[in-house]
Amino acid sequence: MKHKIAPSLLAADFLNLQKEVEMINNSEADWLHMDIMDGVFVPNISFGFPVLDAVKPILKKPMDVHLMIVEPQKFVKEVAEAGAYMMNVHYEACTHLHRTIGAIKEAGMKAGVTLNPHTPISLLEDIIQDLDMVLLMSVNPGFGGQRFIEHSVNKTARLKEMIRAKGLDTLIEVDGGVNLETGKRLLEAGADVLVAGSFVFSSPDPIRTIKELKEM
Ligand SMILES: O=C(CO)[C@H](O)[C@H](O)COP(=O)(O)O
Repeated sequence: MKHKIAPSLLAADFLNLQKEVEMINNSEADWLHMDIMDGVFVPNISFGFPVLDAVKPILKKPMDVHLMIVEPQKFVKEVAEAGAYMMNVHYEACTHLHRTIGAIKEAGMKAGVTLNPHTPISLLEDIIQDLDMVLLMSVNPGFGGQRFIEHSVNKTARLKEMIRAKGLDTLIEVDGGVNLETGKRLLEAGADVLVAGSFVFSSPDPIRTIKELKEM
């Protein structure tokens, strides 16, 4: 399967959100990644459901929503109503992860679990069979434009091996510090979806940058 590229709206120009979403529509991006932060689970606040609702009618690509919030199970309905294709919750934020995954699927969405850089993949041993995707954070979540954590390449390869050994087809998405150099190594390690924020939106020609990420 050809890898997917999911530009992260966190790095977009919020004063020109419509223009940025139209750029995504006209690009080779596969998904639009949307980061919701609460200032509690992560030390930053981004945007909330009203922004997802505003983007929904103009976006022509699947919405990949990453909740960096405590108690994400409280917001399954809101994320589904915003039209999300994929809802990612943090392993570290869910006491009853199995129940939350069930609720996400019942609401008609694909279910993803996100791991912080320090969280071992071995903790997924008894839940991975229920997941559509695992999102590995390759920076500490909360901010765009951070330095890529090298260990993420090895972590991606080990997760790929776990998925293969179990005969599953779970996707691996990696998010944080992705550019052409780190992205290439992540793809070689087995990543299926790459999230890129500042590398796309700070580039002089985002459509071309997305194309370059697709053609890696
Ligand atoms: O989840 C995120 C931050 O928590 C962002 O999606 C991620 O950091 C992407 O930004 P960049 O590509 O600039 O590193």
